Amino acid sequence: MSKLSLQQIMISRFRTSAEADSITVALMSKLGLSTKANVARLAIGRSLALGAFTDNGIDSKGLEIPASVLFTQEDVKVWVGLVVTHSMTHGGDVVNSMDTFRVAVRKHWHRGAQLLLEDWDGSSGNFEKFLETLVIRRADLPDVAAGRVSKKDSLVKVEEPQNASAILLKSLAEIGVIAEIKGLIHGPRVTRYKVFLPDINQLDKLRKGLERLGLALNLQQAQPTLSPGNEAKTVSLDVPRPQSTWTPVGFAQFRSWLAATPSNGDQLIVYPGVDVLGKPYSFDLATAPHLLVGGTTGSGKSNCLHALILSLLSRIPSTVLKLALIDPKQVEFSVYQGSDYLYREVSTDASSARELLLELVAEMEARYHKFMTAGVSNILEARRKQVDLPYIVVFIEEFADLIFVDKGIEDQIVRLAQKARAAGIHLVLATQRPDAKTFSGLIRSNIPARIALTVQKSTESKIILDESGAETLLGLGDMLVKAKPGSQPERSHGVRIERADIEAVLKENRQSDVLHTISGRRRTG
Ligand SMILES: Nc1ncnc2c1ncn2[C@@H]1O[C@H](COP(=O)(O)OP(=O)(O)OP(=O)(O)O)[C@@H](O)[C@H]1O
Repeated sequence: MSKLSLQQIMISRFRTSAEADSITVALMSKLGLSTKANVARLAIGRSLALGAFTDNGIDSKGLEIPASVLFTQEDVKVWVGLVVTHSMTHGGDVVNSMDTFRVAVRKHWHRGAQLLLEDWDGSSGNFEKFLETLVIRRADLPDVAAGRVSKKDSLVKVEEPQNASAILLKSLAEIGVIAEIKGLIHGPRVTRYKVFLPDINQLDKLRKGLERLGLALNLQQAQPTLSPGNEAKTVSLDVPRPQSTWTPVGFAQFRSWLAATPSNGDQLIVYPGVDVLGKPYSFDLATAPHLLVGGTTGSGKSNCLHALILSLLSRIPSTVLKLALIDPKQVEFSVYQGSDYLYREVSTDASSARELLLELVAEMEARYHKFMTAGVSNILEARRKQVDLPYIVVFIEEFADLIFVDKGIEDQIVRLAQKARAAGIHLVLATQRPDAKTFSGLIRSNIPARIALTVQKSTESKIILDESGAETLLGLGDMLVKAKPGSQPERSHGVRIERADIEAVLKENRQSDVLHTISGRRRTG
């Protein structure tokens, strides 16, 4: 058994089963492809998108083709990576040598060729329809390749749609619910099943049995969740998947949301991430109008605050928006130091935080005075009458720590929370200690919007959201968002923001400011 080496691979030869070999030859002419290698690559790719092999007993009697026509020097690494990852993700035979790699290629080629032939026959020999079938099939499949493989669950299988539905039906039966699965969609972290309940009286049983269903599905701390379906007698059941199958929500998604969301100066639209199906999820902080972000340490609060900040300063110019940043952790907001968006320097201790909050209270009072003079009652009307006032969004990291050190800070936060909305000043408070003491009474009743990241206990979830649920979240930016009081919490998976992403946005801002200044000078000069 030789070691797996790219050089060795490129000088070796590969074959599939006798059956798949003849399918490959047949597909060459059907699909109008000039070599067997072309069909083989398509077949291997088709199989790599699927889960574990169920049929191991295949022969190796197909005719050999040289690796140099199957792979190229440039892409052989990718093929090896995909084959090895597939075996790790789906608990298949370990691929770590030339022999095991050859066997894996043979099996993928064999399975893929059979499926391609089925796809072709199902398309009645029409090439356009065949392509369409491939695209639709891809959309139905779990996004394995995009997920990260963690050691812990690298052996967890991602089930194909039929298997996944069968497993769910079995688990539903275990909790006494008879249902039909009408379809499923894989979101970035959960799979949404369309569940049909022939007897609607079973709904109650399902609702009450969610914890047991989670147990039957081996979801550990996580739990399936239920929401109304869009057809009679159907519900949507969201079942979390293992981390190895997650699709990351990265800065590219943030950029596409940005491109699709035109700016409106009088809205403070923020984008924490995507919904469970992967669509952009955003809300208007101006109408929220103040927000609490709570979650245990490492749940993704700071990352979430950065996503909110970047949403604002990517869309709104610094003449219309100012940020007041308070960061007792000292490291989170330092990246914004020196930005034109800052209302004042970033406050990093209790005494400067208190000063800043006092200044903001004074600013709020001064704004109300200006409103009276201008005959308006809020910032929106004032701005329409050309009263030049920027919105101010105050972000406070670990506000519980600050209140603990200086009780006076709580009073200023309460004053702002009670009155600052109409003045165009909004608060975003973050805490890793959501307890009744620090988020109580007046602060609580005046901060209506809430984001709960993962918490340890359901009591903490109740403090943040007024209901349980956040204790079953998946961590790493998984969140429940209540953008309006009284509304149902909506689940969102946070966009991952790296420091380099923040620096890139700040740099772009500086460049566009320079361009504005230059074009302004040209116009006036
Ligand atoms: N949306 C996300 N997607 C993927 N990973 C994330 C996401 N949000 C956070 N993480 C990961 O979790 C780690 C902790 O995130 P973050 O520092 O934002 O948590 P936190 O709740 O502020 O923690 P602490 O309270 O200890 O400061 C990050 O280093 C990052 O690796």
